[in-house]
Amino acid sequence: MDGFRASKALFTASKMGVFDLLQKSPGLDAEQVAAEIKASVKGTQCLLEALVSLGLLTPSDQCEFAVLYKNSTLAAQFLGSDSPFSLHSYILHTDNVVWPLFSHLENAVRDGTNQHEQAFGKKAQDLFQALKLRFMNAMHSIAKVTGKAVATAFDLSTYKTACDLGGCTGAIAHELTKANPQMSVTVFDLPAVIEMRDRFQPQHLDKDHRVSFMAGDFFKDDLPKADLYVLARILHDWADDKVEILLSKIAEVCKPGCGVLLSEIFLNEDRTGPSRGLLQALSMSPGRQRSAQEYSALLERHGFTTKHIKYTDNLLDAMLFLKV
Ligand SMILES: C[S@@+](CC[C@H](N)C(=O)[O-])C[C@H]1O[C@@H](n2cnc3c(N)ncnc32)[C@H](O)[C@@H]1O
Repeated sequence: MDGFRASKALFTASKMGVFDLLQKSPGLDAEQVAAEIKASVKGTQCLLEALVSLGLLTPSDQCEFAVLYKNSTLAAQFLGSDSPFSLHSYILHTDNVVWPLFSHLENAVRDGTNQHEQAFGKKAQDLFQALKLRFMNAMHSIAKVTGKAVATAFDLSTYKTACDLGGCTGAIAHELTKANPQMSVTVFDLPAVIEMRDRFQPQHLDKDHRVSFMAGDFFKDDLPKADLYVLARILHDWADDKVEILLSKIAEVCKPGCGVLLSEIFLNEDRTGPSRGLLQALSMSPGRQRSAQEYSALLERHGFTTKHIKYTDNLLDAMLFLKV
């Protein structure tokens, strides 16, 4: 029961700028924090104490009159908007979009469909259009946290060209080029996403321009030629007929020896976990969550063999397939 209170306390502190404030000015007391975030002292005090109990703030009692607060190591790494692996944008997305959807969970379970229209008065696709930049920021923050684990899960040194299908801001593409000096990556995504890409490009990381972008629809348009196709957080979102279309298109352009790098949360084969995959399924997208064996069966129907599986211990796992 406390899980939802803990989540909301974290979202609220992020939204009100508590972690950013304590990153900039560590060692403030509740009154000082309250003044900076423009909130009541009582409310701020309760929030700060709850965050300490969650391991997100560290109290220091060096001052004899009041407790002084600073970010814990965990918060410093993940919760400031400028933290190295900032999840700030993902937290805002979860609070603004996922939370309202989950407040309609009973209907979602009854109907087996997502509840975007009930929660926002808009279809999922229209909501994505309206919140495009926020959605991209959310995807980018997760991809930054997990991208290195995905890009380095396997030896990809034989692949010179890759195409990241639905590669969004290019965060995983940059990790792939960092880990593979021989590789160039084309990020293929919808025009509305590609036109916003400049906001996310780390210029210092791509001096030799090995990451490029192409706008298109992976269900309708020709796919760019590549030795390796990346599908990260794509297949779980789509109904089976769409997954079949996409995999057929990839199989068509892949020559023998070409690879597919798939990255998703892999369910245990007996579907008992991990809970982050099973809870994500409750969003009721048209797709579904699968185990590694289920992904193998899916790709094998399209002429791929399973080369490696890696449970990364990060947010996303990875599999490498080869076209035979
Ligand atoms: C869940 S996000 C995953 C982003 C990225 N692969 C990652 O793991 O960080 C799904 C991506 O697929 C893109 N997408 C959805 N439909 C698409 C289509 N028909 N053609 C190309 N890209 C599409 C979305 O714009 C979005 O960037």
